[in-house]
Amino acid sequence: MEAQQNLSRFCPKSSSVPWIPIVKQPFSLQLPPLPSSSYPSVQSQRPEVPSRAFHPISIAAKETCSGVWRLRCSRSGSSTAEPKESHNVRAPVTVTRKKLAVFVSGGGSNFRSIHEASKRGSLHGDVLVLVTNKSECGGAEYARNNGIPVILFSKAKGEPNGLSPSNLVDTLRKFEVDFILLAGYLKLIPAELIQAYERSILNIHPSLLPAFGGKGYYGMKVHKAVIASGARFSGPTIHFVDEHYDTGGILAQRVVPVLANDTAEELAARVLKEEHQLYVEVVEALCEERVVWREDGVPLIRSKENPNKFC
Ligand SMILES: Nc1nc2c(c(=O)[nH]1)N[C@@H](CN(C=O)c1ccc(C(=O)N[C@@H](CCC(=O)O)C(=O)O)cc1)CN2
Ligand SMILES: NCC(=O)N[C@@H]1O[C@H](COP(=O)([O-])[O-])[C@@H](O)[C@H]1O
Repeated sequence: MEAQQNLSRFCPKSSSVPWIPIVKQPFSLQLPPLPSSSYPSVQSQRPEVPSRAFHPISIAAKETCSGVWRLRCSRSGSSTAEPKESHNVRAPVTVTRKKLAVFVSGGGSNFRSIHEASKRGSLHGDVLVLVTNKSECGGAEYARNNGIPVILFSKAKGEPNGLSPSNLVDTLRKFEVDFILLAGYLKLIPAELIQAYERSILNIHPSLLPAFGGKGYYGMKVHKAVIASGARFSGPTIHFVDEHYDTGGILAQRVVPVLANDTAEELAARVLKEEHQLYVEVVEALCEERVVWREDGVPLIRSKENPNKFC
């Protein structure tokens, strides 16, 4: 019964429990136990998330809960839960809704994709603040038009009013930011911010790292280098951020073909289309606490369909 009550907080339309709107509500699910070699997951900075929760946690329970619960969540958000077996059910683990900061320097199409996923409910997180070194860039304009606070960071010639690194850390803490997402941000993130947000800063890069990465490799420069090299494949990489450009742990990649007559613009458009999908999927996993770290330090994403498998 307790399991059903907890589950109903996620799927509110089951007959015997009060209806609770799904949006912006913490929820919990029952899932089968992990094998003993389970990896600790990336935890939010916020205390209410059980530290080093060892249960696989997943939101969209459609096929996820095989072996314990099977949920059918209709488009309207209503769903019915059919308890399968009650044995071997672990205590529920509540996944808190995550608070996100996005850093941009340009148009912000990846930022828009993430914000739209949050608004439509597929992303269990909210973009609370946009950080940029260019106050008039497209990403900052989108943020202002959508009521998202814009913070100027990185003192540049044309932007003397930017925050210092320590002031930025203080500001992000005041927003209770859990994760930082770089999306076309073109300045080096200082060690102070990386230490304050350990294993909590992601970046998307438009090539298959470690190839075509590092200082000087950004925007169209990347695609021009890929084409000039004769590489037959390219694609986006999402990685954790460390003190150097593009050397942090690789979390996800997608592959696209490089065609013999591709222009840099055509390749850029093909890669960007994959970026938009990949970044949303990765941030969904991050917010659902499905990112785990292998013993050798490689980050992995636990499958939504089968918590014992990795993407
Ligand atoms: N500490 C880190 N900071 C940043 C990382 C990172 O991995 N670690 N990723 C970059 C994003 N990026 C590639 O994904 C990247 C961005 C910019 C550059 C670069 O060479 N920038 C130029 C300045 C460009 C400008 O101001 O217009 C430079 O530093 O000379 C390389 C890679 C974000 N930050
Ligand atoms: N090395 C960093 C880098 O080149 N990042 C790239 O900047 C573009 C930003 O587009 P967006 O502003 O439309 O999201 C994206 O293609 C991203 O991979």
